[in-house]
Amino acid sequence: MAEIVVVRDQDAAGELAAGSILDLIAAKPDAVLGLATGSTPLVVYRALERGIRERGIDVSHVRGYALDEYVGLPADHPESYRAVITREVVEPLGLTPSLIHVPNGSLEGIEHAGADYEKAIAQSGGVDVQLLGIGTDGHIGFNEPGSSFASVTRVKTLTEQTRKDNARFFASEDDVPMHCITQGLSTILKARHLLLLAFGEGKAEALAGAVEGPVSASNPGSAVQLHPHVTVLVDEAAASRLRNLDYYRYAYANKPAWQTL
Ligand SMILES: O=P(O)(O)OC[C@H]1O[C@](O)(CO)[C@@H](O)[C@@H]1O
Repeated sequence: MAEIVVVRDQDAAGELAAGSILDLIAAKPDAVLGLATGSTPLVVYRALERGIRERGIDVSHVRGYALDEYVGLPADHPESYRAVITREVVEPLGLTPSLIHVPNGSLEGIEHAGADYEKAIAQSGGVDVQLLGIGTDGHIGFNEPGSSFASVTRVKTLTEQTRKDNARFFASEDDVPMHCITQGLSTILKARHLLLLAFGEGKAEALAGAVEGPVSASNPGSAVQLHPHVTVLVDEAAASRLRNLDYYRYAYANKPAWQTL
């Protein structure tokens, strides 16, 4: 089931996503979260922070696996995804640092870092809910166009578009690493629930391609069409190119009361 929910604004998306994640943690205290970086999921982390406090939920047993990491950035670089996950997720939410994993992007051991990560995810019993953003070029995780639907965690080369998009986090575009290590599309599709978020006009085309376009490796986000349980949370601007938008609104407005996200 893919459910597309058009929300008022980013905060509303954050609240909906966090509510679903907190219900999961309340039922399964050692739930496995799939964590995303970039700007998009930040509203979810802020809403989780508030929800944990308000509902008094114990998150000390929650486990987590990040989607991706830059290759070759020192782990203590402020823009390494290890640093971002620590700063934006682990510390504010009060998660247990040793239970939160990020692919190892250091050059030493990079040949087996992907296989090690896959093994760790499998041994945890798999990801319960995977947060996803989408790149303007259609990437999920850092699976750039052309990524195999059978791909697992491995090293990829970032597109020029992604390096341009992410230059805002660095001093210049040249400082954005050329390579990354990312969960593959097959890894992502194994998560039990996908929560894909997209905001703003700049994401409208990528989102429409992912949700309604042909399923193609040229458009990695379209892999979500192969998953049985996907929730897409979008604002009006990101939803603006969806052809079946009226139906999505109608279906959400008439959603059976017993059905959760
Ligand atoms: O959310 P942004 O910063 O627009 O980036 C798009 C997506 O690309 C990634 O950063 C790749 O890791 C996603 O996690 C992210 O949500």
